[in-house]
Amino acid sequence: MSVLDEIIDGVRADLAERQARVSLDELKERAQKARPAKDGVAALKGESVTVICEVKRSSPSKGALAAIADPAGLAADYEAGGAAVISVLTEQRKFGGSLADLEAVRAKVDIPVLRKDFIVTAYQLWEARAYGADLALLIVSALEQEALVSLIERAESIGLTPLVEVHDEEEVARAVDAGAKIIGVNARNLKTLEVDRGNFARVAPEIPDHIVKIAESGVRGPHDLIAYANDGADAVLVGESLVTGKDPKTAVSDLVAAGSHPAIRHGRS
Ligand SMILES: O=P(O)(O)OC[C@@H](O)[C@@H](O)c1c[nH]c2ccccc12
Repeated sequence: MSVLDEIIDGVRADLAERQARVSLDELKERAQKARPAKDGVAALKGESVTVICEVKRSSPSKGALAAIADPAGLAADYEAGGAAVISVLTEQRKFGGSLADLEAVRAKVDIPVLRKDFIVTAYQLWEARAYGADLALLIVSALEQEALVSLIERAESIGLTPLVEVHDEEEVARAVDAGAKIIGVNARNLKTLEVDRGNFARVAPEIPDHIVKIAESGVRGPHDLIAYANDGADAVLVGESLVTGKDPKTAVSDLVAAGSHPAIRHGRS
């Protein structure tokens, strides 16, 4: 069994418990009361390379990264540093996240918030909206094509912007066919957890121009952002280096400054 399969087994078990506690109707009611979702595409695509900053306590590859007693405070630092979007890991077993983290972050910041989880059913999309997310991650390698298509449609119909994650060229084709408007290329292979920063440069040319391109994982600082930008990234998604560093606000503003440098701005729409 791959790491991804193992994670998804746990996600399904936790999901079954929540589904037994909270009915879909209840969730929908709550989602309808949530403030309308913000436009994820508009937040990410601009003249500069934008930065998505992640709230992540632990990961299957590294174990514990940071305790993050105050996820909303961390998100506020990210926002003050110039983040375009906040990513909140809500998976509990391997990443130490929760829907409570999502809710707390949502209440604190004004920029769009991404629910980062292993979404396999529409119930989780309603949860995302009910707890205030504006975007939701859909991982191509975790979904059959039919499920991917229907989750993208469902996400959009309830106002969520789907961020569709791929790892290779074949998955790009599936994401494009399914109607993705934002594609994230993960440098980390979720089946083996290996990180290859060269993956984006190989895979991104397969993504049509009108789709927002995000380079995910492995960004240690401005140098890696610039490399991804030169390979065509519209945005980068950064977790570990921010949660393990001493000064997340300054780290984000250094990334944002690199992303708006005129040398890499050229040619962007
Ligand atoms: O911590 P990093 O290397 O900066 O990576 C962040 C983010 O890309 C990573 O957390 C991630 C990308 N795709 C995912 C899917 C599920 C869980 C986590 C992820």
